[in-house]
Amino acid sequence: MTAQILDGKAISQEIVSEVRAKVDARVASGKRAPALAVILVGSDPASQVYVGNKKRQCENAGITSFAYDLPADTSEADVLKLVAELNTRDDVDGILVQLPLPKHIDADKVIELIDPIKDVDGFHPYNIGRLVLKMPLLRPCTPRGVMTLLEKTGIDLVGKDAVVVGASNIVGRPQALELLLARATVTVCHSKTKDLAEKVRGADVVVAGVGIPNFVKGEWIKEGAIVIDVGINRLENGKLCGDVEFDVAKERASWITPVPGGVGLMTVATLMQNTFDACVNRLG
Ligand SMILES: Nc1nc(=O)c2c([nH]1)NC[C@@H]1CN(c3ccc(C(=O)N[C@@H](CCC(=O)O)C(=O)O)cc3)C=[N+]21
Ligand SMILES: [Mg+2]
Repeated sequence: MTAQILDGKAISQEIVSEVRAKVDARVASGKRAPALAVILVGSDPASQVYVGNKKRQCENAGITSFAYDLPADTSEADVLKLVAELNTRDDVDGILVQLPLPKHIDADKVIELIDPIKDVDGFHPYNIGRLVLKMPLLRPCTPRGVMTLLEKTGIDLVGKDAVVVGASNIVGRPQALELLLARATVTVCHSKTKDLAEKVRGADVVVAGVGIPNFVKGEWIKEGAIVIDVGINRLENGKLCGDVEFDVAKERASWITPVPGGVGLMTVATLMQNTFDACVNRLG
């Protein structure tokens, strides 16, 4: 079987257009547009690309963006002070602190200071707790984006065996919770998992988010499985590749996400949805 492509480019554009229509209706009714504050500390090249994509999609969605580009040696205290100020500002609906932060800043401390109602990344323990308890408020963008990609493509997850490879706070764990919410049967694998190949071989749905190029071998993929690749790895030749051995996997899967053009674009589109939702949650 040769897989069909899960088209993150087309579906992310559709999502941003839907947000745009809602923003336009909101503004037409006399309310202000949603507003997102994006904090970037330092000049990591990958972070600059991602933040650039976020600002561009804000423009497409009609969302106001406030950029805080801070030098790499900004103190933790100054970042905390900025977050505290943005928490109190009525003209800011969403606060995003781009990760990774420089080592001298405790990211958990920064995330925990963000007002949960403005936590458009969905990383605050309050929002993760809501997701655990099946009553999500703001949901982490990458896992929510994966669910949207599947929904919009018409793929039903009820009763499917899903294997998540990677157990990070921003991808694997919340992805497992999202899949469980969609009533899949979920296995979360990590660096100490025994017989990873066997676990993946049994999966109807595989989500890979480990950050190692070609970590999931194509021959592990069950015939007809759905393969979601969250990895974005830059090779020495400058090309991007995912965590899944795409060329082999695509000959076995029924559906597969490309890198680039897959989940990464959905992450940014979902941030627009979350910012709109945060605005409505705060102001109606
Ligand atoms: N607080 C925080 N929230 C995040 O959501 C967050 C973060 N920190 N740190 C890093 C990861 C990664 N991430 C991506 C965003 C856009 C693309 C994206 O646009 N990808 C394009 C290509 C990008 C390129 O050309 O490099 C694609 O896959 O087609 C990918 C990955 C957001 N993240
Ligand atoms: Mg991608």
